[in-house]
Amino acid sequence: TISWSESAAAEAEAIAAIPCSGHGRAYLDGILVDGVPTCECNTCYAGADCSQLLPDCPADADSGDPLFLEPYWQQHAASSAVVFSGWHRMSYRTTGDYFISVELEKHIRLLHEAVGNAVTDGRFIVFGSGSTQLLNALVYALSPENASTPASVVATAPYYALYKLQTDLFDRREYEWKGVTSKWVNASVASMGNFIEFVTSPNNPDGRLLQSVLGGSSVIYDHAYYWPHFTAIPAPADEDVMIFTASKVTGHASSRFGWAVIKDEKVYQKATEYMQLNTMGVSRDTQLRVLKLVKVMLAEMRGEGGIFEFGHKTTRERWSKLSKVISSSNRFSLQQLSPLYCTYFKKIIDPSPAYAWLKCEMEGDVDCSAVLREAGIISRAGAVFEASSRYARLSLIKTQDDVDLLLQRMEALVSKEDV
Ligand SMILES: C=C(NCc1c(COP(=O)(O)O)cnc(C)c1O)C(=O)O
Repeated sequence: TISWSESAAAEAEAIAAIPCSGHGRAYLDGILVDGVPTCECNTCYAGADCSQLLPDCPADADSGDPLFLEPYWQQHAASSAVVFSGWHRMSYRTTGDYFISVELEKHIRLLHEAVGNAVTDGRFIVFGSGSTQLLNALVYALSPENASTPASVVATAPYYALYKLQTDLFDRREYEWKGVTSKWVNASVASMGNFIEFVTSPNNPDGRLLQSVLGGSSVIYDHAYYWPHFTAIPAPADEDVMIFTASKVTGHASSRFGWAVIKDEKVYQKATEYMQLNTMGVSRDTQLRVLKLVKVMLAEMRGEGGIFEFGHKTTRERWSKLSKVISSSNRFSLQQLSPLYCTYFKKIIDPSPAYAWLKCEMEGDVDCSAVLREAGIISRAGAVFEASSRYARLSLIKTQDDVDLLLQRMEALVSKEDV
């Protein structure tokens, strides 16, 4: 029988039952109005119960806020809930060394094995508060100690802006941002020194499966999107340094949980040292929560309750709807992605990228995100990715409301071309 957890469970269920008209949700720690957490509405929806659609409100397709998976977890409420006691893991200690949960590490390895998207045998695993924290941990770990010149950190455009922003923010003693790979691809090996190359595969913003351009010794493969939600899995990733994040596989961006799979023990030890000195590991509350989520994914794997079946169906539908709208346009074009055999689904699957990488083709449309903003669509400008401003990124992984509004605005914009 349950006793002390009963009121916690009752409170959680009562808040979860607040409907918010299906255009929002209430959280236990939501802002209280008359003692009740308010509904937190999807963009363009307002009112105490999120029932009002604001007229002329722009569709917000800017961030990769992964709420496309929220319905999945609502459909798995019982198996994915976690109640933890007021005294859960007060100690700094964890079951494993270096502030790692043994069970969570084990289940992450089981997840990669079940999905077949990464080799983890014989590799070390480091947790981070979001993969964001691991990006700099690994730049630090791959930077040479007391070298005469700092390591040069690079990426191929278009690239995820955080790589540059973080590298520029932290102390550059051992590393500094040295721009895009195209500047260096023909440099003489001698002048190369120590390069650390970020490779995002599938890429953010355009969804392409990429390999290292410089072929140097230190490459950080960011596989945030290397899951069947967003791409076919042609083979398990098998690189020296690979990064993953719960944000994009379970959709729990706010739990702040990422992990790195590292082949070289010295690199692992330096990344671990960074995590110890930076935050003394990842919140144990988060580790418990993510363990529960991974257990659900494994239990439901490949069944009709499978998260990848749900996720891929969602992203695939969104991509094909947007592609259909853009296919009738002369003004806009989308990135070309081809169907590919997927070892997870065991068949060839059509593209289902997290983001649309839209190009404005008309001579005068030099600022694509401005053209879209004019039509009531908020996008992420191409320049943010060090790409031409003729491009703009549209997020396809937010709520269904967000994508419906985006599609409506895009259809209206394209249909105006005919007149
Ligand atoms: C949310 C977005 N990006 C998250 C992201 C991250 C950060 O994920 P976190 O684990 O949530 O910190 C890391 N790597 C890549 C390639 C990413 O795209 C975005 O681009 O809008």
